[in-house]
Amino acid sequence: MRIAVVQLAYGDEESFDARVDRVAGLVAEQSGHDLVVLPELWAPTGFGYRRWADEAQPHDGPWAAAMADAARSAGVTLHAGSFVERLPEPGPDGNDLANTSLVLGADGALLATYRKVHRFGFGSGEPKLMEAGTDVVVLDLPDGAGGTVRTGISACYDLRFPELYRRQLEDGARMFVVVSAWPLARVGHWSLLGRARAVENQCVLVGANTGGTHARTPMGGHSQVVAASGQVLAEAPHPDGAVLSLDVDLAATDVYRADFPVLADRRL
Ligand SMILES: O=C(O)CCC(=O)C(=O)O
Repeated sequence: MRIAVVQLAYGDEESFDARVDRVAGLVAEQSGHDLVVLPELWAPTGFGYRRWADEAQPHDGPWAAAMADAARSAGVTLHAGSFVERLPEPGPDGNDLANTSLVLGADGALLATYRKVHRFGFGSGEPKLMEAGTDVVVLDLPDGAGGTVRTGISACYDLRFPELYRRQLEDGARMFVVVSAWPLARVGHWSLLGRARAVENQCVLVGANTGGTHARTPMGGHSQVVAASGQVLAEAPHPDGAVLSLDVDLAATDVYRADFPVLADRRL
């Protein structure tokens, strides 16, 4: 499966619309891949909390339409990262925003919606402004060889909660896609936890992080693709913009699970 991980670097000077245009162009350049992955909240910014309400959009708004067009024109399955969704009505916490990821097919059709379950901010930012997602999302993505790969979807702070990934595994996941705006200050945790989630669940992990500095917060970069064995197949060596492009041997996951069958020894 040919995968492109777009590590997007941005600052505060670029407008929302300019960034959407830039990213649509970057997706178009990834034609020929089976899956293209963008980071978390790349248009409204991961840490620019004050912008979120103004830049929120409905589930089927212009951001979603631009990403569907980008997937269709590149002919790729696109995990479009996430955006600030304006919910039709406030949820149980009284908020009407969510951190929402969309996965789009190569024909632009919506394949999956994931609302971030674990909100980051310790009382400010996401938990103050957003509703928490409640659904574990696992879906079959085309593998580029006529088959599919069962894939679990998550975002950033979720990576600290291994039980989410175990649930995805129990739902048949062989691959995890994690989109992030993870800061440079703790980027070591991002690398370590991504590898741990891959190893403990014997799944490929595709992690797209953010680069650059916005809202006075340097982002960590170091996007990575990790094999089910824990081998790092590709890693952006810095927090700048980068595209990781690689072929991932999905059959290697089955071989590894058969050769080293630890998952069979779980005691539930
Ligand atoms: O857990 C962390 O250290 C960072 C998480 C984060 O930045 C996020 O979820 O947006």
